[in-house]
Amino acid sequence: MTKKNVVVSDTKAGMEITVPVSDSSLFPTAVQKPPSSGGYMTISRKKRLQNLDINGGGTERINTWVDSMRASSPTHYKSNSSVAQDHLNSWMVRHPSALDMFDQITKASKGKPIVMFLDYDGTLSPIVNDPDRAVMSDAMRETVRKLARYFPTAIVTGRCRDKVYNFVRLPELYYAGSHGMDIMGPSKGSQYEKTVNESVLCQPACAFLPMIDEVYNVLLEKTRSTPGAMVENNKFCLSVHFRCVEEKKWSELAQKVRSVLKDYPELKLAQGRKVLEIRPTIKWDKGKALEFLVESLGYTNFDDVFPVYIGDDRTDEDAFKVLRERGQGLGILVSKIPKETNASYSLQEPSEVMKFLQKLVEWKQVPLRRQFRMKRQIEGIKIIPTPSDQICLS
Ligand SMILES: O=P(O)(O)OC[C@H]1O[C@H](O[C@H]2O[C@H](CO)[C@@H](O)[C@H](O)[C@H]2O)[C@H](O)[C@@H](O)[C@@H]1O
Repeated sequence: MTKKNVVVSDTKAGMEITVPVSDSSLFPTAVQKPPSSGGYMTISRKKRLQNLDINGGGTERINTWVDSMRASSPTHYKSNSSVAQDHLNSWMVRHPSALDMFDQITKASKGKPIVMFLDYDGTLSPIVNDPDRAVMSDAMRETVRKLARYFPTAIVTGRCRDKVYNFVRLPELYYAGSHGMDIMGPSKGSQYEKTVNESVLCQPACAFLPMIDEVYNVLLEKTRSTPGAMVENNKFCLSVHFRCVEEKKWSELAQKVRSVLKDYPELKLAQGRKVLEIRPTIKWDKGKALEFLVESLGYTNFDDVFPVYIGDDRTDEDAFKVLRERGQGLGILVSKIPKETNASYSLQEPSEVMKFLQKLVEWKQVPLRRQFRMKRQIEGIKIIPTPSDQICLS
């Protein structure tokens, strides 16, 4: 397969095309630098992105967008052809599995404190048809709970903050809902609470609340006649779901959404996984939320911290991009199929995310356990074997 084939396929998905000229390193971006020179060739994407921008243009653009949504769906990816296999292999070289590269990843943190950022849908919970049933497994919750003992942890999601909190139910975490436009710190009594003064930290789109509510009602009315269409109110943004709509109706539904938005130039559209997201046009996204949270945790200098962001969707790219441009920390894309991304590593699905988080916990526990034993030995106290997950030194 030629690199040109890769480009064509990614063009359909409408994403940035960055092709490595040489795959000499399996760990190309441990500390991520923009791939500006030497080894990378960036192919211009301006025209493609113009075509894909659903906010403007006519039917042709809607169709391009619908094609892109179809192409980026795992169910449409023909993984059995040898061309697809070549594509996948070449993508995996550029975005190796974070599980396989675990040791390199922890080494890259160079002893800096790791801060964890986790997207929700498709990352902590599997994608399901009904957004209200996207529950997180108890095993995943337990894993995230342990993770948060050792690393400050934030959930960064397109969902309404309250809704995601009801799914996750861990008061010790930070929550950034509505694509980072609604940030709350850990609840009272948790170990990180002292780092912030109040629980609601940032709501940069407050002025848009009445407009979002109005558009929600208009969209409910407008989409009522499309079987399977769902509109979700995520407080500072809205989602129009296509997942349960027949594919032949996708263009029509997208047209309906765009026709509503014509009257609201202060709002913009973005594409997610079989969903159109409606958001205020303010310069705020998951990347800004990540920067805000790092600072709220007391790290005024980004160099002093190692943020790890795990997400599966296009809106997560804003956070991956921040990490790549700053050359700090790393992004991990959750995807079974090759997608153009600013993330460095990949994991296939939420079950792999859970394994990766468990490995992080174990990695952090080993030196603590050693310290614990040494302390006990120095104090002359007999050590009784303890289950590893009960060892938590304060
Ligand atoms: O930022 P995220 O946490 O990934 O949230 C993005 C959107 O996720 C949800 O939709 C997606 O998951 C649904 C449940 O699995 C699925 O039915 C839908 O097709 C996906 O797009 C959520 O419902 C949206 O509001 C979020 O914006």
